[in-house]
Parts: sequence; structure tokens; C-alpha cells
Amino acid sequence: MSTTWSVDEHLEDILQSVHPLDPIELPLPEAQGCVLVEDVMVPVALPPFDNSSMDGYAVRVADVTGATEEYPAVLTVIGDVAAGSAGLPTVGPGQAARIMTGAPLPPGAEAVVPVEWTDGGTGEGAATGMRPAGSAPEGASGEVRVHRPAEAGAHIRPRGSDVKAGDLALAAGTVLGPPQIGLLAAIGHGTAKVRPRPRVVVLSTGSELVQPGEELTPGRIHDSNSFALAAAARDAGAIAYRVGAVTDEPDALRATIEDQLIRADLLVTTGGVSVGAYDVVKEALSTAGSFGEEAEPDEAAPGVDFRKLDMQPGKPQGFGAIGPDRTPLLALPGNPVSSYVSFELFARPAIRALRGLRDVPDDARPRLRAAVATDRALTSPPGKRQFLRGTYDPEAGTVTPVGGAGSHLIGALALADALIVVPEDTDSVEPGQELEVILIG
Ligand SMILES: Nc1nc2c(c(=O)[nH]1)N[C@H]1C(S)=C(S)[C@@H](COP(=O)(O)OP(=O)(O)OC[C@H]3O[C@@H](n4cnc5c(N)ncnc54)[C@H](O)[C@@H]3O)O[C@H]1N2
Ligand code: MOO
Repeated sequence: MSTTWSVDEHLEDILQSVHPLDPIELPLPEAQGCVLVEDVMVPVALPPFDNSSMDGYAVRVADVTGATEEYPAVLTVIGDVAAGSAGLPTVGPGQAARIMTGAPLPPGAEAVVPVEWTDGGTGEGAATGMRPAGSAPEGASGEVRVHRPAEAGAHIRPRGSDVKAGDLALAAGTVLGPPQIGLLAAIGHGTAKVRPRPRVVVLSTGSELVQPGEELTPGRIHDSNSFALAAAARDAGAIAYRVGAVTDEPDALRATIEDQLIRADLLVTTGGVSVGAYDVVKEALSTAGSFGEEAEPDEAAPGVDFRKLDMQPGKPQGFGAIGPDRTPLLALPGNPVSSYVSFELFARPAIRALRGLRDVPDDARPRLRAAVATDRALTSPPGKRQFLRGTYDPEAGTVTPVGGAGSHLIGALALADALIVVPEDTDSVEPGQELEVILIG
């Protein structure tokens, strides 16, 4: 039977069998970008104690009522309270304590007056700052003249004014970005229980491939796919392992894949999936049981299924699960644009599914509609969903195709920031016609 698959059917098939990775406890720096799997509650209030929001003087409200620059309140400075201070002086009537931003409010004090509202203990005009604690004469003693009154609570950040003990700090399902990592640290969590980043092994095939930096001999080309796709995997939130090109020998490919399975949550190969005499991926992976997997009752047959998609570029594709852990494998076509577009459409969603983000919209890949800016009608193969490359102009709401439809056009791909989606039932795109566009960065 030779039927073709639609883009949507192929994606659905992949997402049916790719499941979120098991959660692990990770140190905060490694948890960045990962999905939290449990609610995290606030163990202790933030701030944990009433503290000053300004460098200044902790005072009693009654002592500074009615104070002006002409008739200042003259208070006795009883000491310093710095951030991190433990033993606190008690501020009695007629007294003030010099206090620093973040320092605990000493007992007896009801407000903080910023140092700029005082003479800073100099006996002169309004201060612009404090004298360093080490310099003489000591600013932490003597007298301070306060030039303005302060209400109760002025310049004080009350205990629990940020988050309270027992509050929900972060809900399960939250993606840990920098602010969320900051909150976890602030409430004392050094680790987080998250779904880890998937490890994606990217492997290119082709005896014609030479690594960049090495000299080309006749008939050979540089391996670009493994670099582009490893970068795309990283961009999708994976830990990418790039394996340089494997030659078109099934045994060599099988041996390499066997070696790589140990560190892979997803394998992505490029090339060798078409109908040629040297299509190594197809040859090496078509047979079930190649990697020791055993067929379980009630489970889809193991191995990789090679199929044709109603899509351009990206017609030949393989998908399956291999090895004892049934590691998912995507076999993408070798043409550079085909492999890149296929990665965007199938591997990126698979990586997001492994991360536990299947149902979270991919904010980095917005889909919108735009008018196609072209002088003449463009043709598209009937019955296929075509993905042209383009540049999107958000102001004009237009997308301009770059390069042609050829799947070898890496130069044009590098200029593009959008994929233009020409639906299956459209074989001609008129100038100005509105189509769906996927922004790819
Ligand atoms: N008779 C037919 N021929 C082809 C068909 C077909 O249906 N019938 N399909 C074509 C389509 S569409 C595609 S796509 C390609 C897919 O071919 P493969 O996946 O087998 O890929 P290769 O043959 O290995 O390579 C294709 C092309 O891409 C270059 N390539 C491969 N790997 C890399 C790499 N890592 N970096 C840069 N360039 C790479 C390779 O040199 C070839 O030029 O098959 C069509 N043929
Ligand atoms: O489908 Mo191939 O990817 O057209 O070049």
C-alpha cells in the first residue's frame, strides 16, 4: 500500500508517542527553561522582617512631627543598623539609629527618614549621603538634625509585603525563566523539581560530507545539516549532541546509532531517506529489532516507518522508536532546506513535548497571516503543503518570498525569518494574497 501522509497526520503520529521526560531535582542554574512539575509554596515570608527601603535614620514619629529645615528635630544617634545586623539598639524618645537599606527596623522605631531629609549628623545643611562608617568623626553617634516629618511606616518594607508564608510561589507547569529562578532562590530553594532538557543527538549521513574547515575534494560538500539542526535543537530548549557525518554504510550507521542511544532522548538523522541506491538511513533502520527492541503486545511495532508526506520541501520522512527504551527517532531528508523545515515542523514540537510543553503555545514561533508581496503569481504543487521562505514586515503586514522553492537554497534560508504556508488546495498564489506565516526567528 502506498499512501501519503499529511503534515498534520505525521505530526500527530509523532506527538502521540513522544511523552514528557520524567522529572528530576535540578540545581537552580540547570533548571532554567525547564517546566516545574510541582507547586512550590512560600516557606517563610518575604521580606522576613520589617526593613528599611532607604539609607537614613530610624526614628519615632512623635520626635519628628512638625520638623523643618529651619526648626529641625534634633535627635541623639544611638548607633548603626546595617543590612545583616543581628543585635539591634532600641530607639527611645529623642533618639535615632542610623539605618541602611535592607537593615532590620530596630525596636522602638516607627519610620525611616532618608539621609537627604537630615543634616547627616554634620550640623550643616541637607546631607547628600552618609559618611562611611570607618571615617571620623563617627556618624553613628552624636546628633542628627531631621528636616522633615515622617508618617508611621514611612520607608519601611513590612515583613510579608512581598510574599507570605503559605502562599503559592510558583504553580506546577511554570516555565522557569530568570525571575522565577530568582524567586525560588529568594525563598531558599537551591533546587527545583522539573522536567529536564531533552538530550537530542543530531546525526548527518552521506559519504559526500566533509566537516567545515576541512578541504573539499571533487564531488564533496560540507556538512551543514548537523550544525544547523544541533543549533535548532538548542534553540528549542534541548541539550544537543552533534555527531559528525556518518558514511552511507548501514553497518557504520547502525553502530553509531547504537553508541549514541545511551545519551539520547531523541535522535534526529538527516539524509538517506529517499529512494536512491545509497539511502542508508532507510536501509539501516527499516528493520524492526535492529537495536534489540522487542515487540510488546498492544504496542505499535518497534522500528522506523518511512513515509511520504504531502509536503514540499520535506517529502520523505521517517519516524519511529528504537532501542530498549524506545527512543524516538526522526529521520529527516538530506536537502538542507528540507531538513531545516522538517525540524521546525516535527522535531521542535517533539522536543517541546519531551519538555512537557506540548500544550503551551510556542511563543518563539508565532503564526499569523500576512499578504504575500510578489510581482507575479507563484505556483505551488497541488495537493502539497508548501513552505516557502520569506521575510516578514510587521509594519506592512506583508511577507516577501526569498529565493525559490528549491530545497538546496541555504543562502536564501539564511536571509529568511518566516515560513510562508501555501495550503494543499492552493496551486497558485496571487500578489497580495493572504497566507499563514510562521515566524522562525
Ligand atoms: N527519484 C527520486 N529522487 C528523489 C526523490 C524522489 O521522490 N524520487 N525525493 C527527493 C526529495 S524531495 C528529497 S528531500 C531528497 C531526500 O534525499 P535524502 O534524504 O535521501 O538525502 P540525500 O540523498 O542524502 O541528500 C540530498 C541532498 O542533500 C545534501 N545533503 C545531505 N546531507 C547533507 C548535510 N548534512 N549537509 C549539507 N547537505 C547535505 C546531499 O548532498 C544531496 O544534495 O531526495 C530527492 N530525490
Ligand atoms: O521534499 Mo524534498 O524535501 O522537496 O526536497
